[in-house]
This record gives sequence, C-alpha cells and structure tokens, in this order.
Amino acid sequence: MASIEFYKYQGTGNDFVVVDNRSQKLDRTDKSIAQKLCDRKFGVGSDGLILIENHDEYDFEMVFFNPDGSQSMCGNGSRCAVKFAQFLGIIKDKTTFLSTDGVHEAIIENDIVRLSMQDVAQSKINSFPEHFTINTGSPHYVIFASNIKDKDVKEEGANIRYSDEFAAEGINVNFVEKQSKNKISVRTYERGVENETLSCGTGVTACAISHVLHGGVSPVEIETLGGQLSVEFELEDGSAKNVWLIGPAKNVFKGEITL
Ligand SMILES: N[C@@H](CCC[C@H](N)C(=O)O)C(=O)O
Repeated sequence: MASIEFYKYQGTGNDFVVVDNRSQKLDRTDKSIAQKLCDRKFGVGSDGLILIENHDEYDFEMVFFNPDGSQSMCGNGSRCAVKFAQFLGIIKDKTTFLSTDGVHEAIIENDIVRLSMQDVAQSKINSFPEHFTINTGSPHYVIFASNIKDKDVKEEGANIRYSDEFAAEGINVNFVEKQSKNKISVRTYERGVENETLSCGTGVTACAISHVLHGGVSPVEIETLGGQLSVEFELEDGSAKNVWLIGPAKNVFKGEITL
C-alpha cells in the first residue's frame, strides 16, 4: 500500500485532487486511482484527479481524469494545475503546458489564472433550433432557458446525456440564462461526474460562444453556482479564435492518503 501526498484545489467550486507525479509514482494508465481518490465517501472526494508530469517540450503535462476514470480536457482543472505548477516552482507567472486537447498558455495574476483555450472551428459548432453542441476540448450541449435556478439540472442533464444520441460517448449539458449582452448564468451537468458541478470551464466557454452567436458580446461574464468566470474571444467566419478562460483557482488543503 502506497502513501500518496495530494493537494486539493478548486476553481469556482469545481474541485480537484492534484498530485505531483513527476516521479511517476502513480500509474497514469490505471483509471482506478482516479475512481478511488475522487470518491467523496471512500476517498478524498472531488470532481476530478489531476496529475502533473514532466514533459520534454513544455513546462509540464497535465493529465486529467473524471471521477469515473475517463479522460477529457478540463478548463477549471487546467487553471488549478497552473497554480499548482507555480506552487511547485515549475513555473513563475507564465506557462506553456500540455493538456488532453493540446498545448495551452496561461498567465497568473494573484489568484486569477488566464488560460488560453483551443480555437473552436466552425465545424465543431453545431446550431439547432433549440440548442447548440460545441466541442471546446470536451463536448458540450448548450441549451438556453429561463429561471435556471429552479431547474433539476441532475435529472434534465442526465436525460440528455443518456439519450440515444449521446449515451455512448457522453456529453456535458449546460443550461444558460441570458442576463444581458455580455452576462449569462450557467448551470452544468458533467459527464464522468454524472451530476451537476458548481462550475465547468470548458462548459462556460461553450456557453459564451453560443451567447455571442445569439447576439451577445465578448468578453462574456459568467455567473456559476461556484462564482464568476469570464470568457473572451473573437468570432471570425463562424469560428471562435484567441479564446481565453479567466477566473480564480485556489489551494484548499493538503493531505496524504493510502492507496
Ligand atoms: N470540469 C471540467 C470539464 C471536465 C471534463 C468533463 N467532465 C468531460 O468529461 O467532458 C471543466 O472545467 O472544463
């Protein structure tokens, strides 16, 4: 049985167990590690596990797992990983690192992390009469609604995520309420967590792009259950370019767990 030192971080309430895995103490191919650590009753408890590993070309590699052991890109997790890399002394206040969907840049200003996201090509944005599907590193279903505070996000989100169209790959489901031209509120059901989380970075990015395609204006301020995020980008020929996700990321505590 190995004893693992971990750190707990949160980015607008999306919480993560973060491990310095530069010595490759943990086997990144073993998804049961994420299942154990993320379990809120039998483990530490979180919306995901992040391993920080060495990389030959970039400052570090961030390896992300959902609590069910599946892998995808995580926007809030990336912002937390950047703060952790700064804490470890791997970086100062700027970085270029590798994540699940490719290379990202980030800039740290106190507790705020500005994270570059991949451009979202027009081909990854599908517009339907009632909703959008957009891939911002992870796949998102975006639906505009009113009074989202009264929604049963877990039930309605699960209905879409487990529908015939999405059951196999899964999809994250975002309910968006327009507040003004540059402000929206968002609640998200996350695949891999299979529940509502307090915030989702790739999700609010997808929602901000959908909002601008509906007549909104960038930068878009986003209110989530866990706090405020901001997304800025330019729309060029239907594609979102120069996309940045901006918001806080904080260490909550440090601990040790026996696996
Ligand atoms: N919370 C994340 C998204 C994590 C991945 C997602 N659950 C998926 O499997 O697509 C974020 O902040 O982007």
